[in-house]
Amino acid sequence: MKKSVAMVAHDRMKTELCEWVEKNQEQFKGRKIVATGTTGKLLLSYVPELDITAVKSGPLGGDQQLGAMIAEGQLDALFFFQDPMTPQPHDSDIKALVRLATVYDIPIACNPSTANYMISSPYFDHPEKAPGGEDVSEQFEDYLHREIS
Ligand SMILES: O=C(CO)COP(=O)(O)O
Repeated sequence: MKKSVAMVAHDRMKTELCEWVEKNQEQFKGRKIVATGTTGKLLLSYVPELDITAVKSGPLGGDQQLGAMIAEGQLDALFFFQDPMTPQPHDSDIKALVRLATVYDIPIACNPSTANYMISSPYFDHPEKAPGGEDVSEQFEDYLHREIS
């Protein structure tokens, strides 16, 4: 069962992400891709036949839009090609996005080699068969029922 994925790239990684998606486009056919604004627009110029929706640009709220979609169970994987050498003005938004992907136990690829592992996995086409990924709210029972004094 193919589902939806999020794609984001920092400026110095955008070309690398676009070339990677172009090279691996077969893996993304029939899948909905939701990307931050600038990444999404550039991706569309490389692979116009893919189903790509661009939300707002990352620093203008796009990372948070993707985070909200993850919290609502609308995205199954996050491909976020990061530039580790350049400070980002919206660092808190980036951390929030990666944190929510962690909370909701969706796979995250922050670099191309992890992205290659992810799309090579049999679970990429069948996330429902992957271990984990259940309703994570059970994991947070203690938190949800904590005592507030
Ligand atoms: O900054 C980003 C993610 O943190 C990416 O946003 P853009 O795709 O709009 O450049």
